[in-house]
Amino acid sequence: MSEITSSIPLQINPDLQEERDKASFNVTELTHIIYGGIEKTKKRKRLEKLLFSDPFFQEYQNVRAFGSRSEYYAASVKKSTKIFKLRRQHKWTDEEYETVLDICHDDLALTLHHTMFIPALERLATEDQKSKWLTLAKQYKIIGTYAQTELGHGTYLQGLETTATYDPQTREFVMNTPTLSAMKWWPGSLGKSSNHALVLATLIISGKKYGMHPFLVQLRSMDDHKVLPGVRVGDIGAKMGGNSVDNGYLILDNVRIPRNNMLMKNAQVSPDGKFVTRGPSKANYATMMLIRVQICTMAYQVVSSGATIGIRYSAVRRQSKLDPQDREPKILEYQTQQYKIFPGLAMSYAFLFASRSLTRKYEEAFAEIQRGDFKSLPELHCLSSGLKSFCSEHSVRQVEIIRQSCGGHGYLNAAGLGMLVNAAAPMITVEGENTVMYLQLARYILKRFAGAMSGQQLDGSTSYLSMDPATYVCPVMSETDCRNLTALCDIYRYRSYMTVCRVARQVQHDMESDMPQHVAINKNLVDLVRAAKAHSYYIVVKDFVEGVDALVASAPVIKVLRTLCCFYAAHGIAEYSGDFLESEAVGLHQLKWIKNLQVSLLGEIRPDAVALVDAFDYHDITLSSALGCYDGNAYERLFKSTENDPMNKEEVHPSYYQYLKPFMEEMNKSKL
Ligand SMILES: CC(C)(COP(=O)(O)OP(=O)(O)OC[C@H]1O[C@@H](n2cnc3c(N)ncnc32)[C@H](O)[C@@H]1OP(=O)(O)O)[C@@H](O)C(=O)NCCC(=O)NCCSC(=O)CCCC(=O)O
Ligand SMILES: Cc1cc2nc3c(=O)[nH]c(=O)nc-3n(C[C@H](O)[C@H](O)[C@H](O)COP(=O)(O)OP(=O)(O)OC[C@H]3O[C@@H](n4cnc5c(N)ncnc54)[C@H](O)[C@@H]3O)c2cc1C
Repeated sequence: MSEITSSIPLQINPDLQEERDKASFNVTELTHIIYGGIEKTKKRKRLEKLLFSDPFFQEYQNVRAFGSRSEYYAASVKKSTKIFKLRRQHKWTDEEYETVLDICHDDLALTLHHTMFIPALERLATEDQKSKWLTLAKQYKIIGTYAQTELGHGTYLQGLETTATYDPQTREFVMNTPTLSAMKWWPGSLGKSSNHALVLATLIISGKKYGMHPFLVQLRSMDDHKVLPGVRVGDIGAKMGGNSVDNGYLILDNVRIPRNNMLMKNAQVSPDGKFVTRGPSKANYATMMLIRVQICTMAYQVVSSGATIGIRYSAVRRQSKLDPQDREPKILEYQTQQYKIFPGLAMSYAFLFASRSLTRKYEEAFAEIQRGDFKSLPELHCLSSGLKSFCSEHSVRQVEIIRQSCGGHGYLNAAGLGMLVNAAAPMITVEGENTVMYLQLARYILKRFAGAMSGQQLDGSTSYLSMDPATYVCPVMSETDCRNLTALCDIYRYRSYMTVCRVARQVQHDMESDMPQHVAINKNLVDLVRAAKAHSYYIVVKDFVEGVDALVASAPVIKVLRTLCCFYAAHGIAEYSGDFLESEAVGLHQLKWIKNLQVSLLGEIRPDAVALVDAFDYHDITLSSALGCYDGNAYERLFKSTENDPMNKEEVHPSYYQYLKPFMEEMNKSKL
C-alpha cells in the first residue's frame, strides 16, 4: 500500500505503446492531412507551445473543474484577455485565432466578441461604419455581443418584439423592450462582459414595421463598466455546461442611439426617415450562416476529442476475461466496445471531410456575395442548415455513447467526457434549433424536387433529384461489392431520393385534397425532417468518399481511410436499415452483407484505432482528460486529479463538526 502514490510515471503505458508500434500507417502523415499540410501542423504546434508554456493554462483546468461559477467566469475573463492580447501582439490571422480556440477549448467568457460581434460588423456594416466600429472592435477598444434571441422568441425571427423606432426630429432610433417576452435572453458574453451589443430589433418608421435590423447599442460606461441609464442587463443563471460564459438578459427602456448606429449595409434609413433596401431580404441573417458552417467543424472537434479519450482509455483498461487461460484483455478487444467507439472514430473523419467541403463552398459563395452576386445563397443556407443539424446531432449523441463506454470512470469530471458532452449539447440549439433548420432544408428540397419534376435541370447538392428512379438497381450485387465506396454512396443517394419523393408526393396529395398548405405541411413534418436527414447523410457520405478519393497520400493512409469510410457508410445503413429497406435502396440480401461487413470492419480498424486518434494530435491540456492522456497513465492521473479536489483539503470536513458529529453523539446516547 505504501507504494501507492499519485506521481505520474515518466514512461508511456506499455499497453498504449504496443498499439502505437503496430500501426499500419504513418501517423504524422495523417496529422498533416488533417491540419492541411506540414506548415499548418507546425504553426499549430508553435501556437500550442506559446500558450501552454504559460502556467495559467494548467491552473485554469483546476478552476474549470473545481471552481465556483463566479471563479470559473473570472478565470475565463482572464483567459480571454490573455488570448486577445496575444492576438494583437502576434497579429494572428482569423485562421490562427481559430486554431488557438481549438487548442484551448473555446470556453472564453468574451467569446462572442470574435465569434459573432466582429463577423456581424463585417457583414452588416457599411464601409464607413466598419472603419469606425470594426476598427474599435478589432483593437479591443469596445467589447461586443450579438443580441438577437428574446425570452419569447429565438427561432421565429419575425416574432421579435424589441423595437427600434426612428425619430426623424432628433435623427435617432429609440430602442425599446415593450414586454417581458421582448427582453433579450441568451446572448453570450452579455450579462457581465460586454460594453456594447449588436441588438437585432424590429425597425419602425412612422408606425410601419420594416422587419429585423441590426443596431449597435452601448450598454456600459467605458470608464467604470457601470450600466448606462435605460439599460438593464444581467446573467441568466447557471447552465448544464458552458458556465464560463455569461449568457445574459437585456432590457432597453427607450434608449436613444444615433441614426448611424443602425448597421446599414443591407438596408438604410435616410435622415428624413426613408427606408431603402438592397440585396435579398435575408441578407441580415448572414452572420448566423457563418456560425452554422463553423458548427460543423466544431462537431468534428467534439467527436474526435471524444474518440481520442475513449480509444486510448479502452487500450489501457483491462477487465474480465475473454480467454479463461489468458490475462484480462484490454476492453478494446471486446467487439461490443469497438461497436460503441468506432462509429465515433469514423464519424470524426467523415465530419472532417464534410466540414472542409462545406467551408470551401461557404468561402466561394461569400466571395460571390461580396461582389453582389447572391445566386448561391439559397443553396448555401439550406446546405449549412442541414449539415449544422446533422453534425451536431450525431456528434453529441456519439460522444455520450463513448462516455458510457468508459464505464464508471467516464462519469467523473476528470474523464473530460461529461464536460465535452455538456459543452457541445447547445450546438443542437444555437444558431437555429436543429428541427427548424432541417425543415429549412426540407423546404428547399421540396422546391427543387418540384423543379426537377417539371423538367428543370438542377445543379448543386440537390442535382440528384433529377434522376430517373426507374433506372436504379442496387449496385451491391455481391458481398465484395459492399466495399465499393461509390456503390455505398449510390445507396445513400437513392434512399434520400425516395424519402424526398415520398414526402413530396404526400404533401402534394394532401394539398390536392383541399388541405390548406400549412396544414398539409404540418401533417408531414416528421417525414420532412426525415427527408432532410436522409439528404444530409448522403452529403456527408459523398463528401467523405470524394475527400478520400481526392487525397494525395501514401497507400497505407489511403487504405486506412477507405476502411473507415466504408465502415461509416455501412454502419449508417445498418443503423437506419428500416429506412433503407423501405426505400428499396437495398434488399434483404444486401442488408445482411452490409451488416456482416460492418462487423468485420471493426476487426480491421482495431489495430489502427490508437494511431487514428493520435493523428488528431490533441494536446493533453486541450483534451483535459485523465483517461485520454497521451501517455495512457490513466489510473495515476485519476488519482492525481483528487489532489486538487477542495473536498480533500482537510482531513475532517467542516460538515462533520456541524452535522455529523452532533448526530453521531445523539445516536450514541439514544436508548432506542
Ligand atoms: C427559421 C428561419 C430561417 C425562418 O426565417 P423567416 O424570416 O421566418 O423566414 P421565412 O418566412 O420562413 O422564409 C424563409 C425564406 O428565407 C430563406 N432564408 C432563411 N434564412 C436564410 C439565410 N440565412 N440565408 C438565406 N436565405 C434564408 C429561406 O430559405 C426561405 O426562402 P424561400 O422563401 O423558401 O425562398 C429564421 O427565423 C431563423 O434563422 N431562425 C433561427 C434563429 C437563429 O439561428 N438564431 C441564432 C441566434 S445567435 C446564437 O445562437 C449564437 C450562439 C453562439 C454560441 O454560443 O455558439
Ligand atoms: C448556450 C446558448 C447560447 C446562445 N447564444 C446566443 C447568442 O449569443 N445570441 C442570441 O441571440 N441567441 C443565443 N442563443 C439562443 C439560441 O439561438 C436559441 O435558443 C435558438 O435559436 C432556438 O430558439 P428557441 O430557444 O426560441 O427555441 P424554440 O423555437 O422555442 O424551440 C422549442 C421547440 O419548438 C420547436 N419549434 C419551434 N419552431 C418550430 C417550427 N417552425 N417547426 C417545428 N418545430 C418548431 C423546436 O423544434 C423545439 O423543439 C443561445 C442559446 C443557447 C442555449
